[in-house]
Amino acid sequence: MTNKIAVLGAGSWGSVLASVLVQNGHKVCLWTRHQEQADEMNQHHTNQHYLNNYQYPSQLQATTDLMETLRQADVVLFTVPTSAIRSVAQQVVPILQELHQHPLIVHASKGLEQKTHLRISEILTFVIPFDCRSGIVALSGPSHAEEVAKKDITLITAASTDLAAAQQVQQLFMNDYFRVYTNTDLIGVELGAAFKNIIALGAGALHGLGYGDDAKAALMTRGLAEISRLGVALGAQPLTFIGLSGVGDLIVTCTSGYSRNWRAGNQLGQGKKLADVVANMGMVIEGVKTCQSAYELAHQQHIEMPITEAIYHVLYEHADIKSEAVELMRREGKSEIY
Ligand SMILES: NC(=O)C1=CN([C@@H]2O[C@H](COP(=O)(O)OP(=O)(O)OC[C@H]3O[C@@H](n4cnc5c(N)ncnc54)[C@H](OP(=O)(O)O)[C@@H]3O)[C@@H](O)[C@H]2O)C=CC1
Ligand SMILES: O=C(CO)COP(=O)(O)O
Repeated sequence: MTNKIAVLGAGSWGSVLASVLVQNGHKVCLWTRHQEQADEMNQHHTNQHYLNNYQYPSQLQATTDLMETLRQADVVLFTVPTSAIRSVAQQVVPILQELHQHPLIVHASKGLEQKTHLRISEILTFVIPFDCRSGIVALSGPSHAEEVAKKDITLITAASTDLAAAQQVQQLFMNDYFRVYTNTDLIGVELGAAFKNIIALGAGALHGLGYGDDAKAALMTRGLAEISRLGVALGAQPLTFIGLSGVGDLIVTCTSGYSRNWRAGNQLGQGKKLADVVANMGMVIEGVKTCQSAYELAHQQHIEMPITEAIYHVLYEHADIKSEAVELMRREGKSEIY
């Protein structure tokens, strides 16, 4: 069955997910806030700032007109950074009300709202009234836009408290190179996706400092332990953290040169300043803001998160990155499982 899908956010992930949906036979409209970017996509089928040398399917149409994007959409897919989810949802609501539509709402972003610490599905639930939507689904897992664009094999998860909604999203995206599982632990999937970016910053930093594979494996393992601890305290199912949106996404983000979080950490480890790293990336580095949210949540929940704390000190308190790594090693001896 062909659906009309509105994709909101024409960065690397939004434009590539839009391509997958076009390749699956759906009618897709990609929303951007730049006319030049829409023209580039419509005339040349490229999006050079976000994905060099990739040719998008010619059927993929982009526009700056949000009402046209949303008109007759069965599904609305949010792919803007976490910090923009609320404002974009607020722009969507009056249009859905005017059009009398209540599409399925999906998001593929990874983070927590700053200050409120809300998960993305929670923001969408609060901002989009019940009569303007059907289910809310998070699409998440180990997936770099650069590899999905090449039709490399990718497995991810569609998570919702409403299994039928998750299954609908599974059917929309599934094909020979993009396999989608369902999960009803929405909290665990969204928290795993958000928190792994913090650990990826740390993995990149270790690399930048010159540490080897043992150190990186240690960081990923103990990183997974602490993000699962916080996730479970916030209502996640422990098993979700050993799934695609947990350890799966942690592995890919902590080991891939495509990861913006890993690359940012690497540059910090090499001695670059955070402001310069952020300014030069030209794409979102979600882990920087998520680290602050996780740090605050860990304190509220009395959860020990030494790696997150160390990264927070580096990002927000100008701590010396090498000294923070040494301090982690000097912590008192512990039992591995507690
Ligand atoms: N890239 C990837 O491989 C993956 C990314 N993700 C997640 O997807 C989300 C988006 O990431 P990604 O596409 O990589 O990010 P990018 O930085 O590549 O692109 C972000 C896009 O969102 C747009 N945007 C930002 N703020 C607003 C706003 N206020 N209103 C409208 N549009 C806005 C940007 O527009 P503009 O050009 O105008 O700034 C840009 O088109 C993140 O949460 C990320 O963690 C998840 C899996 C894979
Ligand atoms: O979430 C991602 C891969 O699953 C993308 O990670 P980065 O945002 O670090 O590039």
